[in-house]
Amino acid sequence: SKRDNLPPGPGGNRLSIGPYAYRRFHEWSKEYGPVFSLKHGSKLIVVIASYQAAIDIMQKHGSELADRPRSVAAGEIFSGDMRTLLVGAGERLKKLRRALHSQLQSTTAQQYGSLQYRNAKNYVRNMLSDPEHHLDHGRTYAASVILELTYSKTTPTKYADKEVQDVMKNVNRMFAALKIGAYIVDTFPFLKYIPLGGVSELRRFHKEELGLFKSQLNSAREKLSQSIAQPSFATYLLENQGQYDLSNDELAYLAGSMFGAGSDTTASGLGIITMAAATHPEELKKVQSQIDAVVGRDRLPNYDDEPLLSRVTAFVLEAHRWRPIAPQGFAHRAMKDVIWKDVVIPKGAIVYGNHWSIMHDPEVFPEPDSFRPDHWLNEEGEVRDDLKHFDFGFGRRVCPGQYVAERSLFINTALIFWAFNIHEDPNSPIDTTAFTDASVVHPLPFAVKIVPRIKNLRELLDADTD
Ligand code: HEM
Repeated sequence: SKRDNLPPGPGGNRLSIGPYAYRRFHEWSKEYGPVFSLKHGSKLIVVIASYQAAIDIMQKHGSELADRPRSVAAGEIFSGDMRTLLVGAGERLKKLRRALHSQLQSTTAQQYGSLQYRNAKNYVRNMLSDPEHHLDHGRTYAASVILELTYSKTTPTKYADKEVQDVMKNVNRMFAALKIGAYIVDTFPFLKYIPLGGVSELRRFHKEELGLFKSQLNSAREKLSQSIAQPSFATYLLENQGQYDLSNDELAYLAGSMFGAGSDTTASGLGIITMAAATHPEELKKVQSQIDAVVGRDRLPNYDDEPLLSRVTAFVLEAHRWRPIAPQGFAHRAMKDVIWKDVVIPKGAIVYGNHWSIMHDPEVFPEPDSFRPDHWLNEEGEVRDDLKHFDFGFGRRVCPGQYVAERSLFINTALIFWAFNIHEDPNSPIDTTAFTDASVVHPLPFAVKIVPRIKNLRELLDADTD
């Protein structure tokens, strides 16, 4: 019977998993194995915690796991059930993902190359003039790229800008609402129809966020009507609204929520790369030797160099294996019973692919706590295509922005490693385990020394017209 064959687990009713759930899950996986379960209130959570189990379950059963658990507070009320990340499996999800895919898939992603490159050069300039605030510069890069890609905003963006802060306020509210136990309406969904207390607050937040997304979209719409709009995700959606059968509100949300999904994640990824470089000087040197051999020091690296800069790609992959950006992964929901070996993941279970455990699996990544970009290279020194990286999630819900994100991470890493040596400051050693506790984690502020290694760096940056 299903009940007899549930994955093993710690027992009891685990109403709270405590802080840093992905670390707790990792500890439990050592005790209960790569697929374990726990009771959480009236729900069952199943955690997938090894590389092979991730392939067997999260990938091979991707269509049965395409759903999300019901999220009344953050998904249905706060996001009006329109935020792709939280929408359950069904027709709406299909059309939202179809529209996202059309503009973000691997070949289309290349069209953003020049805007990513231009902004990556600004990242280098900011690191040069103000190395102390290196994490903020990553945030500025990520915010600028998303706003330009989504709304063709070309005026300089700073993370402190009101528009960015307004969007972030709502993103933070949404993630706070998603936290287990944040709103009682998640336990008693019928309260959704009684606009008191938390529910009326959530409705107010939704109105505010929708208003913000609509005003961002209106400026793109105005530019389009005056024929001065640069192509962007928003203008594409406005011109093809009928084809994707999107209501006005769905369209505003689809464009608006790109920022929450794509900006914070990319900024975190850049911060982790700086942390990994500063704490692994010998690995940084290996990448720089390859960059020197392929690019030299008289011109900037660019996307055309990518096939020969396998060590840049391997460094990025390893940085986010070592310190995943979304270490717990996002919750999926089983739409059918899924059988794995002798256990059943029953229909309705909440399923987490715990990115941290999957990418610290010693069977696949020996000595998983050490930082070894060579995991990702074959004997010819090329990037391995037989090894999967799971920080972008799984199956039908895999991150649709993955190609854009990978191109951002590649070009910034290539430019920064070409331009600078990055050292740990002996007076303030870096704690490589100090991260925020959230769905998307960020390194806590840390000091680094960023020293130019190219003589005429500023001139080369200014002379480069790509
Ligand atoms: C390094 C950067 C990024 C990381 C690590 C990341 C990671 C993720 C993860 C783990 C998921 C959930 C996958 C799952 O449920 O299994 C996701 C979903 C999503 N991501 Fe990303 N992401 C990144 C950048 C981006 C960018 C740049 C965009 C947009 C341009 C984007 C758009 C989205 C959207 C719309 C979803 C929701 C998809 C769904 O639920 O069906 N992401 N991302």
